[in-house]
Amino acid sequence: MTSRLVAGVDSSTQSTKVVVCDAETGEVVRTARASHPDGTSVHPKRWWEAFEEATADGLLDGVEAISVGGQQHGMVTLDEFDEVVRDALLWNDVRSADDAHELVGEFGGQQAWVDAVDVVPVAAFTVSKVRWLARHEPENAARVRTVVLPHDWLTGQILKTGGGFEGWTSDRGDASGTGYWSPVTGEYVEELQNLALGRTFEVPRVLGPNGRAGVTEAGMVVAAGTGDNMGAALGLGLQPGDVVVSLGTSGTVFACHEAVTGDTSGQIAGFASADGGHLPLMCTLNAARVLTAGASMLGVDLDELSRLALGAPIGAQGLTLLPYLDGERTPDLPEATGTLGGITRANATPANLARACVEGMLANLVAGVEGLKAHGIEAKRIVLIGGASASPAVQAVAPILFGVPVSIPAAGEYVGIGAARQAAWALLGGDEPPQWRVAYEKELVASPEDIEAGAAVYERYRTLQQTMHG
Ligand SMILES: Nc1ncnc2c1ncn2[C@@H]1O[C@H](COP(=O)(O)OP(=O)(O)O)[C@@H](O)[C@H]1O
Ligand SMILES: O=C(CO)[C@@H](O)[C@H](O)COP(=O)(O)O
Repeated sequence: MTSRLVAGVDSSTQSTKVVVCDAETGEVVRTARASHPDGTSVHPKRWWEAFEEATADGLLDGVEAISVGGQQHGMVTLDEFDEVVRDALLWNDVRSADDAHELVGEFGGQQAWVDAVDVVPVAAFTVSKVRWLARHEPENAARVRTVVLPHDWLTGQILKTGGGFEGWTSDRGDASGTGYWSPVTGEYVEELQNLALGRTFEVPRVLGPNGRAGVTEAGMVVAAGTGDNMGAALGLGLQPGDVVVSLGTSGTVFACHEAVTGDTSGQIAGFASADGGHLPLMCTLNAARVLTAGASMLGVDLDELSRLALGAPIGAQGLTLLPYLDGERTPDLPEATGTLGGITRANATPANLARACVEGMLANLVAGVEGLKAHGIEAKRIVLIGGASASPAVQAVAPILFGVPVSIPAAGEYVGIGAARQAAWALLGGDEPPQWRVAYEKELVASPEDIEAGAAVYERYRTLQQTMHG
């Protein structure tokens, strides 16, 4: 019997990846990728070009359904003809930091935001970017009819190109990252849209977890799609007690949860998941690129950085990196820069610097796991994904710093796989997505002594953070 094929797209910060899977089993049949330009603002057509490049040469032949997982929060502004008004501002663009702070105050503070949408906006969120546009580019703002997210725009583009476009759509997961959609009521909060732009604007229709955005003229079902982290959660088939740490351009820490978290500190964003539940999440601006920056400082490649880091002891002989190289989102320090603390003549070695990069990047995310635990979310094991999870040094340090077993799934693009699973759900129907098996490649466990030493590393990181940023 020939298998039915579905495709999942991961349009993330640095690249587009497409996976084609067997709809019943999830077995990956083919994959492709294409790069995005660097920068924190980009014209959406660059994502479309990357999608076309990745799907050239018949990658989608025989595919019956497709779904797009995309980088969260990016503001795509459209005029009355659905033309893009200006380059999209991406999640990692911090120019809207002051706008976020103003919005928090104007709406009555953190508690009021959490009550309305279960997030406290920072620069990353769409709502803050819309306010920035209103303040800084009033002519562009006046032309805006609709605001959509990267995955919404790509989903619409697939349908506009293939025939079958019936209006802009989104899903619960990605909509919850706008800052003007409530995961509690399942509705947009018009008051917050008004507050951001000074008037209301059109927003995509939010589809249910197995909803269809449309069907192309060739008969391909286009599923709702979702945010990239929500896609990964769907691709990994998480169990209670699993906390995901993703090391891509962003560092994220998240878990599936049944209820809203209501975190007024702003550390844990109360996002929705792609399957109808919730996905409390902490996000940092600095993850895989901390290692690239470290490698470039040392004049080595990523493999050598890893080898060097593995040659240094736990704690890098007292060298501590606060890795706020691109500013930081959590904690909310958009203007921050990195700090290398505790440097002495004795510890100033390439190996210690490499180790401090790995430890600093991971310590920043340990804070997220602690934040989830404070909301009653268990962390029995860490599921480590994203580009930098391939680094042997990261794999060695992670169980030491997180202090619980770390599982590495078999090499794969889990955002794309999750999107493909959502496509299969939209194709096959049913109350639940099809059961796909996830193969785990490694279970990494540290000794109690190493975990104790790791806790001391985290404490030193916290002390340096307090010293530098209060
Ligand atoms: N072996 C490795 N060691 C360290 N970093 C790596 C390794 N392989 C890939 N990366 C990094 O992973 C990042 C890409 O990860 P990815 O999860 O695809 O990011 P994104 O989804 O944000 O586009 C790049 O910054 C790349 O340098
Ligand atoms: O803003 C967030 C999460 O809230 C980021 O996680 C983006 O969704 C980008 O993801 P990557 O490109 O790093 O995967």
